[in-house]
Amino acid sequence: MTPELPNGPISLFLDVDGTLIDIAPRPDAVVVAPHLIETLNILDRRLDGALALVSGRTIADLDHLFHPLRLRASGVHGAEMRFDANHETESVAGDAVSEDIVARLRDIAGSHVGTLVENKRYSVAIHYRAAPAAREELARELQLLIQSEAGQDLRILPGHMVFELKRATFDKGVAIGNFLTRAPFQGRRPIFCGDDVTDTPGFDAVLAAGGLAFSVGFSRPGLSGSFADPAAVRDWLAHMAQMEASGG
Ligand SMILES: O=P(O)(O)OC[C@H]1O[C@H](O[C@H]2O[C@H](CO)[C@@H](O)[C@H](O)[C@H]2O)[C@H](O)[C@@H](O)[C@@H]1O
Repeated sequence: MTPELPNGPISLFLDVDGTLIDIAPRPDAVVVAPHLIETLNILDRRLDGALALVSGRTIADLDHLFHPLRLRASGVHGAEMRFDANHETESVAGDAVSEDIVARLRDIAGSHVGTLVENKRYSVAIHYRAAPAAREELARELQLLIQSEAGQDLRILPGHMVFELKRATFDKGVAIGNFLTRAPFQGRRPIFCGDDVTDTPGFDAVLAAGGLAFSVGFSRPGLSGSFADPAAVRDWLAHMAQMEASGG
């Protein structure tokens, strides 16, 4: 699918894993092609900066992956915000997940060979891509963990072969809503592309703002359309950037 762009000014919100880049066996095994970085750089300039990465990764991780490009971004499912690429990352999430919870999650991971813990301060993830059979048991153990720490008000956020523990006060929809009230996003029609259940609040936010929501790898009634895979998203973005480069 190659979506037609609406008339008038737009803004772009882009999920990262499974949308811009292909899923890899481990979080640190992803590949970001140089031409994707160049495409995003061109589009960021074309949109006067109204382009943001909206990811479950930390913004520091995004900067590392997309180096030398530094974009407006939201990280850790909305817990981190960077409203200007030249500014520092702000936390909007309150307290970090406690060290005790992280330690208990590491204990759980220790009893499931192949699982991997990723501590992102405002969320802690347990990846089971290399241990898919552990899914149900992990879900049960995580449920017991958050019930035993009810005061921390944590939720389980499922993603692609991963469970994350985070608070309910932030998500990608809140993050996009925060961007939309500020320059250079304000007054532009937002477009969000995402591939995961964790992107649902983002889809809802742009649709509520009169924008367009595109899924990747699946289709769902109510969304504006879908891309087959991240390569199709990259081709679409490259096409837009090419139009700019040729003055189209
Ligand atoms: O919101 P996103 O930008 O899509 O980030 C979601 C999570 O992405 C990463 O994990 C996922 O991608 C890994 C690399 O392809 C894969 O190995 C893993 O199974 C996926 O869950 C990242 O590690 C997480 O922190 C993000 O929340």
